[in-house]
Amino acid sequence: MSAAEGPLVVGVDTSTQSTKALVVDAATGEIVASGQAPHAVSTGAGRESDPRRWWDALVQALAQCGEAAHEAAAVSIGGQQHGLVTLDAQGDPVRPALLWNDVRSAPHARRLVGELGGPKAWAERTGSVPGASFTVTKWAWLSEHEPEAVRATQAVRLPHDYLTERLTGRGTTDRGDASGTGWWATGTEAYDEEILARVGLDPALLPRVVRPGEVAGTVRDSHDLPFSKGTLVAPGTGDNAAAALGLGLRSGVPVMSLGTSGTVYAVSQRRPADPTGTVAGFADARGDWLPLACTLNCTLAVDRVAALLGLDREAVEPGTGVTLLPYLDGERTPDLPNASGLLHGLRHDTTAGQLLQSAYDGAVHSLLGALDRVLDTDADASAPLLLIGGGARGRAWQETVRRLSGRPVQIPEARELVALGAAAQAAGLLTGEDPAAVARRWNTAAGPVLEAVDRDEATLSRIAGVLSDAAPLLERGTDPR
Ligand SMILES: Nc1ncnc2c1ncn2[C@@H]1O[C@H](COP(=O)(O)OP(=O)(O)O)[C@@H](O)[C@H]1O
Ligand SMILES: O=C(CO)[C@@H](O)[C@H](O)COP(=O)(O)O
Repeated sequence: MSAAEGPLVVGVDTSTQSTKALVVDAATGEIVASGQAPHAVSTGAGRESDPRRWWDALVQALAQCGEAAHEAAAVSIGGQQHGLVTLDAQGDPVRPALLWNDVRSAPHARRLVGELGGPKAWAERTGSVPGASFTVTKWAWLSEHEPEAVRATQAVRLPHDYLTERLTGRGTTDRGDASGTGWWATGTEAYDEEILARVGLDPALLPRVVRPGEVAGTVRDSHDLPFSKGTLVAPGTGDNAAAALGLGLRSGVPVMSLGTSGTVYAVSQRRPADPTGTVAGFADARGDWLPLACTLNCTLAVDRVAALLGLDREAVEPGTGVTLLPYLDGERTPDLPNASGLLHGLRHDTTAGQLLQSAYDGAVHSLLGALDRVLDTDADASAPLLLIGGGARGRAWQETVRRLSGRPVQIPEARELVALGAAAQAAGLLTGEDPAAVARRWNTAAGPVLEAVDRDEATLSRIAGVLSDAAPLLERGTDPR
């Protein structure tokens, strides 16, 4: 038996690159055990991943947690948003999942926006103007390119739904992740039947949206997992909504997450509807809203530039006018799905370290450009920016965000905030508490604050200028993707 004060709960983060599991003491927030296992994502034009490997990774991650996982009284799964999981009548994947960073459905996104009233109408209806990341556009792509896969599909799920259903045997999702599909209406908080009819998706194939605080189900048998039959399973949610829970986030406090994706977001009581499409008007996992902007190129793009230069990721030198737009995977913010990376301002005396710094600057510029749109107009402009995700551990990332934002930057010591948020949701199920209040009790956001420095306006406006001048090149793309 563990020496925990309270019941143990398990929180899972099944993200793009790996699945991470934490066993947490619900009374104190102490992490009793943890595990992590990778999964593969295809490279090239599409980004696909086999959902069965996410399950294998979950089993491995939980096995690494040892005995503690056997004592869990409740479990919850947070996962990468938007991915299209198509299942047959047996619950097996019809094909690999199409992930959030697969840009092949960009033409379908444009077509759908035009067909259903334009950007403003979509934003008012679903909270977002769907780009290639949104599930609805992926379903449209699949219908055009693989009609046989669509015909074989008997259930449509998001990544966290898929794993939750394998635990409980019930098809469920939650409002946070449903709001990233493009077929969930934020005004009515229900599936939008007109949008579904437009893309030929039968609503009967979709999971039930469970309410915040509701039990999604119980573990139906122990499978190859450490859980006992009957262990409570919480609704789970998308990874950004889970991290918001994990931080115990209050309205108006900005977060920047630096991982496979880069995101900026805040909790709001107002239902978002940004007609420019920069901000996705997601629901959070509690009953509020989570306006969010997301980039496709963040830590992986900067690490790739460091590798090309043969440098350690921390070997940056102050920049001198070099601009690198690191859009290696196309980009979502700004909306340039066909773009590739672009370098401007190279001179004989430019050093490799300066080039690397310009990649950090380019990645952070995209996120900061969206931050003001994410925050309500009455948000406190001097509130520290909470910096999370794998990149938040890096000194070069921290200093770049500090210099380009002009804000104080707080770096929570807790590392796995998505999994912690899922754990807080599971704990809330046991105690009846609001999961965000659970996380605040656990003090998960605590960490050092870097004081604000003057914002580096010269760098921001140089990058904005190159971006604007290069727009036709970036829109055109370089290769037949
Ligand atoms: N100490 C570090 N300094 C800078 N970057 C880091 C550090 N540790 C991990 N990373 C970056 O974090 C990324 C993974 O972040 P994470 O938030 O775990 O990813 P995901 O978005 O897939 O959940 C890796 O791509 C790596 O580049
Ligand atoms: O698409 C989005 C948000 O809209 C991404 O944030 C995904 O949810 C993937 O997250 P990570 O794997 O980077 O955590």
